[in-house]
Amino acid sequence: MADFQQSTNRFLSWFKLVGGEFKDDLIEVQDLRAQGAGRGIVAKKDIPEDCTLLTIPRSAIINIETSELPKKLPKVFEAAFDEEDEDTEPLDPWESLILIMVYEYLQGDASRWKPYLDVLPTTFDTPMFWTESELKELEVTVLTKDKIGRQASDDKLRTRIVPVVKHNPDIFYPVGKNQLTEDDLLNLAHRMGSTIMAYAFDLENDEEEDEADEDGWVVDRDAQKMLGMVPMADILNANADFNAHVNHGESLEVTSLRSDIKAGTEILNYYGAMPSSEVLRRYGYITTEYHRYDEVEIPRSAVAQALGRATGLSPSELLEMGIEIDADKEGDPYIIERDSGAPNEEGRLIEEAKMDEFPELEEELKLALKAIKKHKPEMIADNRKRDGAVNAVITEVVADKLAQYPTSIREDRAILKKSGITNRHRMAVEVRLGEKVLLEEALTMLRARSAAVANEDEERPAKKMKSKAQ
Ligand SMILES: C[S@@+](CC[C@H](N)C(=O)[O-])C[C@H]1O[C@@H](n2cnc3c(N)ncnc32)[C@H](O)[C@@H]1O
Repeated sequence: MADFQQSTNRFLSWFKLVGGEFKDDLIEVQDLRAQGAGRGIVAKKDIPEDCTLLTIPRSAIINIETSELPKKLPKVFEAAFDEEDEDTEPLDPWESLILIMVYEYLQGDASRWKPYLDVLPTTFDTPMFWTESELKELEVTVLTKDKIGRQASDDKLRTRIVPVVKHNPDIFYPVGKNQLTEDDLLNLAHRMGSTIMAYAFDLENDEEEDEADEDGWVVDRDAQKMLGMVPMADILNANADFNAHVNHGESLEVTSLRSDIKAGTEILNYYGAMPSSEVLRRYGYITTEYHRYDEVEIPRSAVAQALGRATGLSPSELLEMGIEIDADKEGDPYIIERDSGAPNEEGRLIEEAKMDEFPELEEELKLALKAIKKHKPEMIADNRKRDGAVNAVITEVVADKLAQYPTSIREDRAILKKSGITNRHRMAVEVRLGEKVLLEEALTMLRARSAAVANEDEERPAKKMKSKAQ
């Protein structure tokens, strides 16, 4: 506890020393570990709207421009920008920053960011670090092993980061410091990669306008965005409903977005509109508010098979009719999601998240049925029949998906009520429960649609008779 507070104090003093502004009268860094949120920034007083709470000079950021490493290993870093050098695959911004963070960490007291590095995490709750049995709880969810990417990340770090450190010991290790084993180095690279994933910012240029380069081409601003670690801005926790914003100007400024931030309220940043599964994958936590953005993936093959069953057509017959739903086996799956709206300018979520359509899936199924009608007009007499078939196919794939999860909604809710459940287990259950709740909402909506069509069918003859009688 004392150590934790001391590290916070050292970090805060260092931050001010390097030119950062921290409005001590309005905010403080608090220990939020009891809520599972590490450090966070909390209002000490009521805060007005549009009030600057923190200012971070760009020189305090860790990135390719401020670290000494790129100057010491220009060849390694220049390749990142020299696309004509065909021998070396350029380091991407991610790899560059991992290498820089490994370097700064290995410098120990000699790094000018030491007090900042001391408050960065050493362990993570992102699924990248989960055991096999913990991962099993995520079965059937969008968080597949491929998506979590432990293997791909191991391969990348082993081939792209570890060799650079091994070949340049004089640069990476201060005099008298023992070199790390290959496994320790890989673990350190993973740790830095995960820190960057959860903490780094995409830095926008501070120039207002795009600038033409010497050939007169306008430089793409997006390409100029650089990844960087921004001390103190990254002590802010975040939620889908947030109350502060980071402005990228000559320096970076954190400002309040609302007029009603009361003393004791946590200052929250915005990491983006993401499903809870993605928040877990990148940041290792979950809040209720992210569930509105939850998503479920339906493989194209499942849709093609359901269409085959609904129409009695074989995969080859469908292909002959030019229907290629599953032609690209690696094709992106269909996404089931709500219409969630965006947070307003105060960071509030005011719109209700509604499940009311499946835009891509419906459109492609309608096109497929149009193609089928061309070849077999008797199968799809009119648009009502076509819409009925679309509804039936979507209902089938959604219900099938729901049946694949090893536990039911009820069982998951019961698990969440148990005491003693680990944080990782709880998060896995929340992710899979969020997906199932979404699928249930989709089924309810599809049933309501079918019922509306059936009602119309029933009313039609009556209406006709009524108009005849008149
Ligand atoms: C940019 S850091 C924020 C500072 C962090 N709490 C710390 O102590 O260093 C992002 C990490 O903070 C945690 N975090 C952010 N927002 C959170 C929230 N609303 N609830 C719980 N943890 C949160 C997660 O561990 C996430 O990976």
